[in-house]
Amino acid sequence: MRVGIVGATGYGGLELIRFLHNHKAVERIDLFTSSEEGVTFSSKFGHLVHIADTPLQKIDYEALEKFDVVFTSTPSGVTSELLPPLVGKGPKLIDLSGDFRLQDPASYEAWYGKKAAPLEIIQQSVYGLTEWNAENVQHASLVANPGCYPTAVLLSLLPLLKERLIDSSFLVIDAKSGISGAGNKPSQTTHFSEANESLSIYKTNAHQHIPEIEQAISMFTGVDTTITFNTHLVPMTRGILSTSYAPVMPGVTEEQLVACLRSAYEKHPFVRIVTDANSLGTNRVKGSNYCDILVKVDSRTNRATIVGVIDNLVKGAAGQAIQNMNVQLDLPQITGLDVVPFFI
Ligand SMILES: NC(=O)C1=CN([C@@H]2O[C@H](COP(=O)(O)OP(=O)(O)OC[C@H]3O[C@@H](n4cnc5c(N)ncnc54)[C@H](OP(=O)(O)O)[C@@H]3O)[C@@H](O)[C@H]2O)C=CC1
Ligand SMILES: CC(=O)N[C@@H](CCC(=O)OP(=O)(O)O)C(=O)O
Repeated sequence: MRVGIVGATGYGGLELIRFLHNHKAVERIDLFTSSEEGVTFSSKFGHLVHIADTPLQKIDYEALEKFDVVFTSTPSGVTSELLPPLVGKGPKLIDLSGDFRLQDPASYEAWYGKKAAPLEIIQQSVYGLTEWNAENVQHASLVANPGCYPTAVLLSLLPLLKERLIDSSFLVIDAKSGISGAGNKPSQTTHFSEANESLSIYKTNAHQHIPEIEQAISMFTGVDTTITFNTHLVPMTRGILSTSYAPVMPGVTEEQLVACLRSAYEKHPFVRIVTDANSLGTNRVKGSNYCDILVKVDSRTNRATIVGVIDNLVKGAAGQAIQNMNVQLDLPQITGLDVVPFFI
């Protein structure tokens, strides 16, 4: 099978290469660029000299049409224009950006501040939160891979909301990310000397993942709600940890919440329910496609603390994208993704 990667030089693209290289169904990977046509990939990324000694190619519709699968890992606002002519043309399209996640174009334009993709193409896209939408992903010609924060938040909350075990009307989500979440383009806030030894909040009450999380809660649980969601930058490279707080429904115990999560993810190899907080942390999932989840009830306040942990570049991006490709190809979801976390 031939795979094309647009945005191969970015962090998401590099992680796609790392996993697809070991994928048994992938025979060849072609790498595309908008800015460095002809440059030998390994001259930029020496650690891949043995596998990617090929020139970067110009993005070209006719070339992309011939692939079995095309991954796009580009900034928002790129694929809303690039992909529409390719939808339904042959390759399975898996987009890592936010361009096709929101079903309402006006919402995309409000939160991303960019022009939305055409409505008829948005309507054909399938939201690729694999554990919750595999049946639709299987037949999708365009998969909108979820955002990194929504992956951690949704996987940890959806089972509890679906079973009405927590109160959806008061959801407060406090999330933290490593700096690779911001991509490879340097900026003032991600500059080492400003981010190191500091913890900061950003996009306060205005993060573009708020409508994505609300939309998915409604889609998968039937609950319409608004959330308080805030994001923080942590001076580390990889990882997301989201901590959500919600009142527990009357009479519901911590054991019931744990049992609900275990039952929801019994058959899902990448979700692990953890009961000891000491076993939880971004280093426990680093480099892997796992999402670890912990739930505890504070009996004084009768509120639940629900934690989701992922590697933003793997389960939050490239890993989940390949998991979706596996579903589309009818392969076991772990194909090419069966790796142990780095830990240290
Ligand atoms: N980093 C993360 O943790 C996550 C990122 N995402 C999303 O995935 C996408 C990629 O993220 P990430 O890899 O971190 O971003 P990067 O900034 O690291 O990489 C983006 C790549 O896109 C390419 N690109 C830039 N402009 C254009 C353009 N106009 N047309 C085509 N290609 C372009 C660039 O390569 P070149 O110049 O060679 O074309 C660049 O290497 C983003 O939409 C991001 O929001 C989603 C989940 C998690
Ligand atoms: C640390 C950091 O800056 N993270 C990014 C993650 C963005 C992302 O992946 O968002 P879309 O795919 O929705 O564009 C952010 O918070 O905006």
